Amino acid sequence: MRAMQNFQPRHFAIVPAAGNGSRMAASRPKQYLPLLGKPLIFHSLAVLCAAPAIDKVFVVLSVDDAEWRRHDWSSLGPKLVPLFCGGATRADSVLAGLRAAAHEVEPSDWVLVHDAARPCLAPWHIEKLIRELARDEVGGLLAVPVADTLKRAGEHRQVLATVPRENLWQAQTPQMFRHVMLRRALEAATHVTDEASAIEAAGLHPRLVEGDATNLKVTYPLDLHLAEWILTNREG
Ligand SMILES: Nc1ccn([C@@H]2O[C@H](COP(=O)(O)OP(=O)(O)OP(=O)(O)O)[C@@H](O)[C@H]2O)c(=O)n1
Ligand SMILES: C[C@](O)(CO)[C@H](O)COP(=O)(O)O
Repeated sequence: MRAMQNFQPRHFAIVPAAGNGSRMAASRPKQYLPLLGKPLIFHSLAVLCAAPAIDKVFVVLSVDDAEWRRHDWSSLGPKLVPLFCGGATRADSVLAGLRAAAHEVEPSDWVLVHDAARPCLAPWHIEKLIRELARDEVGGLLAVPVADTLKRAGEHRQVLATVPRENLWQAQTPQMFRHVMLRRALEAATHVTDEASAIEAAGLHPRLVEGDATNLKVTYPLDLHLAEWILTNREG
């Protein structure tokens, strides 16, 4: 427990990295695929560990992860904490990470959950998220407004309807919530694919913080090439 005079909420990162990347169909989980000479996960871990606002970075690995130890993470410094406690789903992994980190994190501290599969996270994404949510009672997430015309498909891939895109956003990560609020929401939630959905299911309204398309999730093989291009051509 911290002394009352220091009672400013801190920021921690939780990086779920216990998936097996089935849609990538590669020979190993996508978080370990090579990207510019490093494991894919290295890139976002480096940005999170270098962020002055973030105290620690908890990486949630699968219980039987054999690959983490084969790489050298020492350049990322002492903020990095691997936790071998991943679960069957992304939500299970995040919840396991929140529980494992609970001895270091105060209930009102902020937790930024970031997919290991989003290697193009930039310092300005983190800074904007933290700045815009600093006084928010609920928290929120990076997201981008939907740019394309949207179609709802039927069973045989025929268009059933054009869905109005006004007010539709694509969720990204990091998603930032208070530790206690997120833990309770995930404990109560079923079948959620992101933290914000769990918070919504609790009746709350996370704030959308506009990010950009460079913070893509590597899901299919083409995404790996896009990520490489983004990291190679990024300025600053
Ligand atoms: N049981 C799981 C499943 C997913 N993740 C993590 O959640 C993030 C986003 O999930 P996704 O892109 O769906 O990754 P995978 O589950 O690995 O991929 P796929 O769905 O194609 O199998 C990834 O960083 C992944 O490692 C996790 O920690 N634990
Ligand atoms: C959290 C997330 O990245 C938001 O876009 C996404 O929901 C997780 O990926 P998944 O493929 O749905 O597991």
